[in-house]
Amino acid sequence: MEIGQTVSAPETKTGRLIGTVLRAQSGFFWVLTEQGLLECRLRGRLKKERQATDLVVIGDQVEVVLVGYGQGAIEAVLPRRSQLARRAAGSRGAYKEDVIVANVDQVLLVFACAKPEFTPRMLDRYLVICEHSELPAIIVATKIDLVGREVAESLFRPYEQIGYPVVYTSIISGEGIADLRDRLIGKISVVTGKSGVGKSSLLNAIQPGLNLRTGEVSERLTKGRHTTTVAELIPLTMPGGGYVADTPGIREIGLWKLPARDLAWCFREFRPFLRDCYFAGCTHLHEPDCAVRAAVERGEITPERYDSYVRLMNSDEEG
Ligand SMILES: Nc1nc2c(ncn2[C@@H]2O[C@H](COP(=O)(O)OP(=O)(O)OP(=O)(O)O)[C@@H](O)[C@H]2O)c(=O)[nH]1
Ligand SMILES: [Zn+2]
Repeated sequence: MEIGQTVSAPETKTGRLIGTVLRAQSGFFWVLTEQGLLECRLRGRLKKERQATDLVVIGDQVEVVLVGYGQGAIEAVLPRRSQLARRAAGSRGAYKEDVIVANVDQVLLVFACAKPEFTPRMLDRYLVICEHSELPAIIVATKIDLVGREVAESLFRPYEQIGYPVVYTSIISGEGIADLRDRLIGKISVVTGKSGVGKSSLLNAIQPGLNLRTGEVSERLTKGRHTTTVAELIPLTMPGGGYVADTPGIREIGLWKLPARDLAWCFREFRPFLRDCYFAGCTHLHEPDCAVRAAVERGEITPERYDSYVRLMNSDEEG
């Protein structure tokens, strides 16, 4: 059923509907159900039961009861399959999790081959966030027309070799667009990448009019104020559907400091070696008989990836 279509009053007797939360703002939720898009509020009981920070977020599957024309009340939230969360400083120095999107199926990490220059360090940071959140990552290499396929592949081959899917795209030649479109079908995808890499161009090529306005919105709102970016799921109109999350995505998550054991695990090609270090608590920085460093020496882990690990271990970044 089309979005925006509302429900007629007699159907309010049919009971509960299951829907997907597309937008959450100031206590109102837009829920897409098989009976159309409903504007919903939360039942008071639900507010008491759940933590304030992640009461209901975009991507959540919810049970809704119709309460009027195009209006509903959220009665329950179904268990989440996955989530993308930001770790924020909570009370008494503890961390609390701020869920940004629920039921994320995959994260598209968009990087240009050139203009702006490819930054593997940043890709590695994003991959750590995906691994830590246990979300599948798809690397999207854009603007391959600027450097040619061969150079593009040489930039991203190390990532393919450690098992990440890479989609090579150009909106000029049209390469990779159909492949990417297929990968979005029926899924909730978070799209992230720094300004200018070609996210909007790409999404527009996939579905005309599909645009992430996050950059524009936050820019407009941040002038002298606090950002109140509205996160939103944008439905795909192609057969099979799917959603693209229009959120600050993982750009704003930053990277909290992870203990060595967790960080090393987030570098997926390190995993086969992690039990073979001499010291159980090896940080893989300077201990003798370190299996990770031995793997770097043998060329089984690239020096660049290892360097990213070292930088993240040594960074003081918190929260
Ligand atoms: N040559 C070439 N240029 C591209 C390609 N894709 C995007 N561009 C150009 O790159 C510039 C930035 O593209 P956008 O789609 O606006 O990038 P964005 O990632 O959405 O940027 P923000 O909205 O700032 O986050 C534009 O001038 C595009 O025309 C491509 O495949 N090849
Ligand atoms: Zn080690």
